[in-house]
Order: sequence, then C-alpha cells, then structure tokens
Amino acid sequence: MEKKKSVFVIVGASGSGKSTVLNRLMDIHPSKFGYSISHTTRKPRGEEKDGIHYHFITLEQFEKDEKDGKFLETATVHGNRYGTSFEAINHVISENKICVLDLNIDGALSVKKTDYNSLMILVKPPSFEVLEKRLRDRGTETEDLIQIRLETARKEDGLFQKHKDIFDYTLINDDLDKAVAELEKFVKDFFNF
Ligand SMILES: Nc1ncnc2c1ncn2[C@@H]1O[C@H](COP(=O)(O)OP(=O)(O)OP(=O)(O)O)[C@@H](O)[C@H]1O
Repeated sequence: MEKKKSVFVIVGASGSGKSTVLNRLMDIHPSKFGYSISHTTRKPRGEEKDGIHYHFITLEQFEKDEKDGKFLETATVHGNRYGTSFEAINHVISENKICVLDLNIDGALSVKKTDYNSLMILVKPPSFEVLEKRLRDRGTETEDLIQIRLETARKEDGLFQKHKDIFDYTLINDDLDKAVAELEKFVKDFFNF
C-alpha cells in the first residue's frame, strides 16, 4: 500500500521567504498543517514553555537521544544543539495534520532516506540582489550577519543545485501573492485536499 502523504519539507536560503510563504499558507488552511516541536539544549527565553515552543533538554539527554537514533536531523547553532525527533513528527501526523519541516539541505536529504511520503519544495528569491535587500529590510540582522547570510546563501545555492533531484518543485518567491497561490496549488494537488 502506498504510504500516506504526511510531510511537507521546505528548504531555502535565509531570507528566501520560507516563513512568509508558510505562514500565509497556514493562515489560509489553519487546520491542515502543524509544526513539529523541536528539541533543544538551549535555555528557554522569556515566555517559552517546555513542550510548546521546544522540548528543552540537557546536553546529556540530547546526546543519548541522538545515539539512540531518535532524531531525524540535528543541527548546532551558536553552540546549542537542536533536533527534530521522529516522535515529534509522528505526533503531528497522528493529529491528522501535514507535518511542516523547515530544513537545511542535510535535513531534507535525511527525510528522503526515511519512508515518509514527503513533498519537497525549494524556495528561491528572484536574485541575490533581491535577497540582500529583503534581509536588509527585515531589519533583524546586523550588517555583518547579513554578509554572512549572503555568503551562506551563495554556498547553499550550489548544494541546492547539486541535489535538485530531491525537490518536487522550485518556488521563485518574487511577487508574494503569486508565490503563495502557486505553492497552495502545488500543495493541494500533492496532499489531495
Ligand atoms: N515575495 C516577497 N516580496 C517581498 N518581500 C518578501 C517576500 N517574501 C518574503 N519577504 C520578506 O523578506 C524577508 C525574509 O523572509 P522570511 O523571514 O520569510 O525568510 P526565511 O526564508 O524564513 O528566513 P530565515 O531562514 O532566516 O528564517 C522578510 O522580511 C519578509 O517579509
């Protein structure tokens, strides 16, 4: 029997607009999608609650879970560990929702190796110039960080090109309304709703 389609993977450079298009799509179809709750070794900030924003765990626990194969993918950001567990993904699926995963290329390749039946979308800005402008206008990063993100985006672009076969579709995020409409159509066709 064909495995149920249940995972929606979105990949793209920082600033390509992944969160923006996803949020729009989830606003249009609020009950269809769910984010898996990640595990992290970093400390909760402000109002963050364990089991809601993240599963906050110790480094020891993280390393044990990693060794036990509990994570689909892990990453280290600013010295903190982050991981997406199979359990967290399966929890979303058990609620009859499509599990949305915002991943880097390694994470996407990991999903490909599982037996999740997934839709893989690559989001691209229309050009590096536009990407630079959007990162700058977003106003969330210092100039140094913008330069680092742009350099990363150029490197990542090579990797996306190398692994282009894993993607079902490349969404060029130029005009936002058009990009969201295009994505919505593709997602509805794939997940059949
Ligand atoms: N089609 C678009 N037209 C104009 N601006 C856009 C468009 N899509 C996204 N943006 C803007 O570009 C900026 C980057 O978008 P967003 O934060 O969604 O990127 P992201 O890929 O999720 O980045 P990160 O990986 O860093 O979280 C935001 O300020 C957003 O409002």
